[in-house]
Amino acid sequence: MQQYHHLLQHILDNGTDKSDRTGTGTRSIFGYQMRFNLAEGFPLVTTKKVHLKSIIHELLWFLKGDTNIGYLKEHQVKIWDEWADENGDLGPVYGKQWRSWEGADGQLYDQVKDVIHQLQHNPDSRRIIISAWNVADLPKMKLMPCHCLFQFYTSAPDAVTGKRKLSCQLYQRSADVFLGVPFNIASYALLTMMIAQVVDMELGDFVHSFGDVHLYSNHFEQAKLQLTRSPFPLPQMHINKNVKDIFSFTYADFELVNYQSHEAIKAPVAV
Ligand SMILES: Nc1nc(=O)c2c([nH]1)NC[C@@H]1CN(c3ccc(C(=O)N[C@@H](CCC(=O)O)C(=O)O)cc3)CN21
Ligand SMILES: O=c1ccn([C@H]2C[C@H](O)[C@@H](COP(=O)(O)O)O2)c(=O)[nH]1
Repeated sequence: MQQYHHLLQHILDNGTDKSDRTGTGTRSIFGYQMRFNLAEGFPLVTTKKVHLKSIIHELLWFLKGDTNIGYLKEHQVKIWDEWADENGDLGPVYGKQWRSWEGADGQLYDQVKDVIHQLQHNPDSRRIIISAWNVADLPKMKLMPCHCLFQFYTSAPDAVTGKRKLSCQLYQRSADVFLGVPFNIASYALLTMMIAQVVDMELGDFVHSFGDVHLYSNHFEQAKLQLTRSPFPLPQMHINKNVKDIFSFTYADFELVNYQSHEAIKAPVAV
């Protein structure tokens, strides 16, 4: 995960200190890109312990189309607590837009289902995109989408196996590099692996593109500590091979093996 360390160091060295919505203050840059070859291992940060359980449950929760934190709470996942209202609702955030984007005529669009269908029937398409940035719904969301648009790409079929490689690129308009980004990398890497299994493709790259990528001022010391640590080899993610429907995965279908990491580093989340 040298790519992640380079990003932390690049922001510390070249970022501009500026104010932000939360009043915390950040050091930020605009525009950056990282690439992870998913065949080389699962891109989970190793220089601090990352809580993968929260990441998997959050992803399954998006895929269910859920926007209430009830499911997360049942599984002791607290990462969305600060933004929910008294009923646990977040408004029409990711899950709603991914699974039931509502058109002006009231028609609902299941973008995840459509992407799987396109990958199966038109894998060379340059239109295989999921967007969470629903302009009409933004005012109703408790937090506007940060990871707002992602696109899939498939290589030409391999001459021997006949299989394509699946890649995914995410555009993240705003990124909390210390707390959010390790979660976002792992989440999209996992989603790409799940979709590759469902459409019977090999693993390509996860490309992570950023708009405003920032280090909160109360994370500087944690980031510097993390940069003193050396990364371990990447772990592997084993996924239950029998699952062939993107909506049928459960927590028990994932097993992370050989995850060697340094100890966790605590940091306050900016609300
Ligand atoms: N400022 C901010 N940063 C984010 O990364 C973020 C938001 N807000 N709002 C919405 C979601 C929630 N996400 C979060 C929120 C908290 C953690 C967090 O506190 N992580 C801790 C422990 C997590 C755990 O134990 O599950 C960490 O050390 O990674 C991570 C991602 C990502 N998003
Ligand atoms: O998945 C996520 C969700 C949120 N973030 C961060 C990025 C920003 O620090 C805040 C959102 O604040 P805005 O003012 O709406 O940009 O949350 C993240 O990194 N990853």
